[in-house]
Amino acid sequence: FNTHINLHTHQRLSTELNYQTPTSDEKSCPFTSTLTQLKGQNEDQNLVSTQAISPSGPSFLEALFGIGLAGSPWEYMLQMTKNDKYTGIVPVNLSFLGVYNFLLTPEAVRAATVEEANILPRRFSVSLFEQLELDRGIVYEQGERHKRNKRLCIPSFEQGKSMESFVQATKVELDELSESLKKKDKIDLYAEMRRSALNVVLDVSFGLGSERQDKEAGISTFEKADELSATIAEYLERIVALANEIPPLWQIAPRLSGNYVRVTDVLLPNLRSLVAEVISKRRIDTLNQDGGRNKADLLGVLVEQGLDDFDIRSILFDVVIAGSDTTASTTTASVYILHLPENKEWLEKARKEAEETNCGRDIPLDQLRSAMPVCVGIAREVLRLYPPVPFVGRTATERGSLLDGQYPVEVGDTFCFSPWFLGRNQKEWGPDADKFNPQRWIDDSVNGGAPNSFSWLPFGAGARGCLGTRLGLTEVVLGISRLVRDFEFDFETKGDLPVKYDLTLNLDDVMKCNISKR
Ligand code: HEM
Repeated sequence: FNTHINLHTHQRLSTELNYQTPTSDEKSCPFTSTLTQLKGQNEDQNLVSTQAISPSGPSFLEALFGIGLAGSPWEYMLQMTKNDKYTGIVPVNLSFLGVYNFLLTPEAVRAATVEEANILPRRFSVSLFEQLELDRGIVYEQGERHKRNKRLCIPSFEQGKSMESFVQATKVELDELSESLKKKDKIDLYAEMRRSALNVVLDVSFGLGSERQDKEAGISTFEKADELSATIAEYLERIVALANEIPPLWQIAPRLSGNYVRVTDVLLPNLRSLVAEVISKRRIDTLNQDGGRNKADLLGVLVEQGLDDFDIRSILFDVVIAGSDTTASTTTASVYILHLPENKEWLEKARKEAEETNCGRDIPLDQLRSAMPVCVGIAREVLRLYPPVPFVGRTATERGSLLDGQYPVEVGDTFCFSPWFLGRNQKEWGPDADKFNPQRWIDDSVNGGAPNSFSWLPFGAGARGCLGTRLGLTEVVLGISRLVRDFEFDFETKGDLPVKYDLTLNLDDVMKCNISKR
């Protein structure tokens, strides 16, 4: 029992995993700018500094059994705050696993991610990622390199032209998905959505989708595009499997781990050489001004900036890893939840909206939010209750303090917040916090009825917030709309969404369904 808890706790705490997003001006909406992420200031007037800082946390045994019984650190956070037992920032001592300071109020999260982001700039990382050199792009990169890499990518996710082209890639992908699903009657929706989300992010990063379109248009293409996507797809599968190994063979005896051997001996070398070929082709195309048009993908931006192959590969891999399963699980979970009998009314509303807006097909990005309030509300509500990344950590690189000097910070201290906990905290969301109710977002499109914007953080916050917030949310909204308009789903699984977290929310094998065309 103890071993189970230890391994799981350690793994979950330490793989808090990647991604993030919202920004200092999260107050507005995730469809808005992410550029402020790197600036680290916040104008949210609703947040007031808390006075009640708990001086000490639970004992080691209390924390260990608490987490074990609750099922996860984030569920334990909910229990810690019941009856006001703990609040603010609470140190949770897990003995040899380390001390984790739990951020239990939106004010504390804001302090750690925005106000004092300069002393807490590091993402808590696992040695697996270092071992596989997965810490050299954006997600696990630190310091100036992180800033540079992210700064290079942010404009693509902000500026009209490239974001419009990413959204266009999403729409094209949804056309293809819909056509292929019309020929099937039994599917695994999560597997389908993973493939589809991967295609979008491959287009955004390597321009592979546009290569496909180029081919159709008779323009010169990267011939191994299919091989590259298949290799990346397998690589993603294996990384998730590796991170979930119990016991972690990759750490104890790597050569005994089939996943580790496959990744290091076959997949990574293949990927390196395939990616080198894509980059080299793009460099030549750029020099020759070939390709027929100016590519809007990240590869084009990074080549233009003169980055070397290693840096380009590291950044693009991160974007692919961070941007595929997150959107796939959110879209899948949304469709599942809408098909629960108690949510029939929302399914009907989403269908009506989809029919009236042609699934957002011709609506410009900046009007999606107001044109599709129902699907936006559904997406934000699913992200509140089932955030793909349930736990996020920041580690201090400098001494300082949080919350007006009330909580000291030493170098190496780790502070954790949980989008899952924040989204379900009754103190913020009221007695019906657990209820799926998209109406919250129709009534209050900024905060969904919560007192402030730091209660809804599925995309994280501050300088390390998610790069793909706007794209991710847009993909989910368009995906929900398209799927519910075109199909009827009958899931084998019944009742509440079965929730299992590994690196992210994992819906493997529980989303099998019959599908019929509407
Ligand atoms: C529903 C979809 C998504 C969700 C829920 C999500 C969630 C997150 C979260 C929670 C973080 C960590 C935030 C933090 O530490 O404060 C993150 C970081 C990140 N995400 Fe996302 N993400 C999504 C989609 C995407 C997409 C589509 C992309 C790119 C195409 C992307 C790229 C990234 C990157 C590069 C980071 C690391 C940022 C950094 O460390 O500075 N994400 N995401």
